[in-house]
Amino acid sequence: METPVRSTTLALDLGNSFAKAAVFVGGALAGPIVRFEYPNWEVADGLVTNHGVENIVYSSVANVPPRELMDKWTKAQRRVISLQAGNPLPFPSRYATPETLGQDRIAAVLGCLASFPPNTAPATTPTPARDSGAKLIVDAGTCVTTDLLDGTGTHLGGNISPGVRMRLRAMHEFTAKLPEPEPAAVEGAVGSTTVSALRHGAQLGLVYELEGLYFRLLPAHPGLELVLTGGDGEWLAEKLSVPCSLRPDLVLRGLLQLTSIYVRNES
Ligand SMILES: Nc1ncnc2c1ncn2[C@@H]1O[C@H](COP(=O)(O)OP(=O)(O)O)[C@@H](O)[C@H]1O
Ligand SMILES: CC(C)(COP(=O)(O)O)[C@@H](O)C(=O)NCCC(=O)O
Ligand SMILES: [K+]
Repeated sequence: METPVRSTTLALDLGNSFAKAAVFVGGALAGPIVRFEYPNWEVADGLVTNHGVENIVYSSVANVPPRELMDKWTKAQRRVISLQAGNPLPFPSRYATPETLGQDRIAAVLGCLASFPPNTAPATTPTPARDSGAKLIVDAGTCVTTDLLDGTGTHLGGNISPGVRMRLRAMHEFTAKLPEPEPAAVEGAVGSTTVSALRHGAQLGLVYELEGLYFRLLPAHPGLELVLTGGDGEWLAEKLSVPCSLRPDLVLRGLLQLTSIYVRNES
């Protein structure tokens, strides 16, 4: 993987519900991950000014930063970097429509490859006894995306599934009588009220879906581990009973990798 550029970079992950922003100095986070709603772009602009940011890199599946803001940054000699549709993916992938793979998913794969470098050394024992080093990225936001990386770092594909709020809202919208509860802590295996039944179905349903996918993939990918990110990553990490690590900065770190690739290609 790339060595992060020795400069100050603002990474912006523009999702369907929220924007997430973080400043990196070299390869290290210079502060917390900041979550903001649209169109509060002044939050991002404030980070750029306060940290003397040199590079701004973003992925977007929703709103791009407004043209005026990008013009302002460019005029102030800041480098603005984004993924361009139609460019080859920056990793090997079997996705048959790479041109429509979400930019957040591309960045998450880059972040995963940087956080868990693939083992390209030849196998010393025959598979499948060996830990394959495979990772299943789970980005639990508006939608839940999964992306499977084998031990060599090849992206094998993944799934798109409704996020927790979308599940709860859909049951409210598509029925006459169901309420729309807020997501909350769920205990036990079955609900005992309408609200807890909805939460169990929506929230634990997602847990079981991910555990089911893990066990479905495990025989072909021994040692598989889930790598969780996104707004619902934290409680999922607590509930899941399969191997997983929580990486809230996965997409942002992937964007930092993209900056390194871009800067290297520029020079
Ligand atoms: N403080 C919070 N405010 C709003 N949503 C939150 C918060 N913490 C967790 N969530 C959950 O995070 C989800 C959004 O996650 P996020 O990764 O930001 O989505 P996206 O990338 O699609 O914008 C919401 O659907 C909600 O379930
Ligand atoms: C699936 C998504 C909507 C997820 O976005 P999010 O839930 O993070 O806002 C986004 O990754 C997207 O628009 N993907 C394009 C389709 C694809 O990845 O194949
Ligand atoms: K997502």
